[in-house]
Amino acid sequence: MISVTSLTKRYGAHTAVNDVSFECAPGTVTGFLGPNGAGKSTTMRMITGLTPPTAGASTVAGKPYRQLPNPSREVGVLLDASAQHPGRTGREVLTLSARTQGVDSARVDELLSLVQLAGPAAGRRVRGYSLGMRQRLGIAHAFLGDPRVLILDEPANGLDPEGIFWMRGLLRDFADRGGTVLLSSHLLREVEAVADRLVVIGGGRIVANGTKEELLAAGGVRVRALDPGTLRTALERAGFAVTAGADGALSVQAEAEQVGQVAASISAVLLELRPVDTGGLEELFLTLTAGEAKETAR
Ligand SMILES: Nc1ncnc2c1ncn2[C@@H]1O[C@H](COP(=O)(O)OP(=O)(O)OP(=O)(O)O)[C@@H](O)[C@H]1O
Repeated sequence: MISVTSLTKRYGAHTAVNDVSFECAPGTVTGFLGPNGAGKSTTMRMITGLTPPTAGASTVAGKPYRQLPNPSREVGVLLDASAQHPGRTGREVLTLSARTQGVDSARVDELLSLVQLAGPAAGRRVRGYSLGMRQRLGIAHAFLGDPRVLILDEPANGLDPEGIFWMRGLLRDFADRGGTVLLSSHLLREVEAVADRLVVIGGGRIVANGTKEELLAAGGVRVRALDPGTLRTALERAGFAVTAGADGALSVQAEAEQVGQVAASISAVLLELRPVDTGGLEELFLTLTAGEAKETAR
């Protein structure tokens, strides 16, 4: 379980993270999405105790990260794949961490195989690794202590399509066995296929939080009626927000069933009733985060 409550980080006059709250439950993968500079890394650094928050708090497995007795046994973290010592081999990086964490060194080879770095790759120095190989090593490092929670910042960076597919399977399996995953990305496509929930951040603020279906449903429904004026009045009387389009269609913040019931109660003839066409999640994501970026640029 990860719990984030009103986390805020200011650097001088600049607010990098602004009153951010969300939860990640065991058994789920949460995609933490936002464009460059949105505040994803800063939020993850605060959760993992690397950056002190200006305000707010967070807990992992019920405790602030810094109060966990042996954090790497509870939480696997990958924040910056380039941070590994360039002069050490992949095997040395994992072996040294295994010793520090009190993990059986047999697990090192197990993990090198898991991330497909076994064989000659394990004996090469990290400075000669591609970004994708560094990410794989970083993922192995995060798994080393057999944690129940994973916090991964842009782990797909540098991975090829096959690598991204592999990583999705790994994280899905981890969550299906009861693990909690928080996974950041600036690309919706990278996380959409594996995430159960999406937390979207733009300009340091949460702009959407929910399942993919909930996010799409937030767009409301589009309804066309033979007599749009009468239907609009009835919908507004029922307490729904209605916007009229140029083509006579109404956009309503409601479920299709609720609109259908209001229409039936006044015997309205409907010509069309469907979810607002948001152009899918990609467009919704761009719209949500673009609005916030503009606000912060002002
Ligand atoms: N140490 C720092 N000092 C000053 N400003 C910072 C610092 N760290 C981050 N920022 C600013 O905070 C904002 C959020 O940065 P952050 O790295 O958290 O974004 P991000 O969503 O992870 O973006 P990216 O995908 O580009 O890594 C940016 O405007 C960044 O310039």
